[in-house]
Amino acid sequence: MNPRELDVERLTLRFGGLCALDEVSFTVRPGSLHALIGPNGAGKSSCFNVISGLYRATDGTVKFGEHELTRERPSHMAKLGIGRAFQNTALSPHSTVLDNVMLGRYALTSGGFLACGLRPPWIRKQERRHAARAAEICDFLGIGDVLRTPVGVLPYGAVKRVDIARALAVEPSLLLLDEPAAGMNATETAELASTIRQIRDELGISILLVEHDMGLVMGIADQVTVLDFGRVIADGEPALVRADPEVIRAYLGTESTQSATSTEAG
Ligand SMILES: Nc1ncnc2c1ncn2[C@@H]1O[C@H](COP(=O)(O)OP(=O)(O)OP(=O)(O)O)[C@@H](O)[C@H]1O
Repeated sequence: MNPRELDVERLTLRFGGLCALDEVSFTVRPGSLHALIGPNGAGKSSCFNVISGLYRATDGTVKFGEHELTRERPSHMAKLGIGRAFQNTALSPHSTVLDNVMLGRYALTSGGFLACGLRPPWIRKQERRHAARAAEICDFLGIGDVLRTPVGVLPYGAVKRVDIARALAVEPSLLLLDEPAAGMNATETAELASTIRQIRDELGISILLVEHDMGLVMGIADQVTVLDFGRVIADGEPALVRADPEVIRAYLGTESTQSATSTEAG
């Protein structure tokens, strides 16, 4: 799929009297790793949820190439080349890693309900092809040795990778990652940072990363947009954003202040 730009323009989202997003604009360039950060309640998840079709924008647009995403159903995202991994993974704990990742392949499956039920030879051949590709993606993410293991018994870091594998299984040109490092220890976070880099560099996939961990973001992002109280307060390369007085002020008094100014991941 051809790489496309993701253009967020004057995105506004209100919950009653609360303005969660106030004319937010930024662009994710094809093949880049773009981070969206900000203190608690800044509007990061709201923005992620509007882009991925879970929330309806009050105003503004989100364009992916020529497609206007604010009018698309969430189920169409995969067909447009957008893969999403969520903060609280929606994986089935009793199913195997492979079966969970195969869920991502269904968006690419041809054949109607009847054909799938009867499973003629061409459907079985297609399933084998999809399973082989799903296994390849798991190998890439370092979970190829647990394909037949139920997700529920895996360590947390591996579960997150299964969710990313499921998102990559739709063969996206844009990957949306919502706080992938949440709940991870330092080692898992460093390993995740290197995996996210590989997804950009080796697969050429654009990534929009919503993340709390400033160290992770500053170490790997090409471009960073900072939200505070639903507004963009900075947008640029990590080094510039980190030195921005308004960004430092926004993080003052939060636990991330120290990492905002000193830590680098990977
Ligand atoms: N479904 C909702 N209904 C009402 N208010 C909401 C809803 N979702 C978010 N908000 C409010 O919108 C604002 C932005 O919240 P959001 O979760 O997007 O911030 P965030 O930057 O992701 O925060 P955190 O880092 O704590 O996850 C907050 O004031 C929050 O309380």
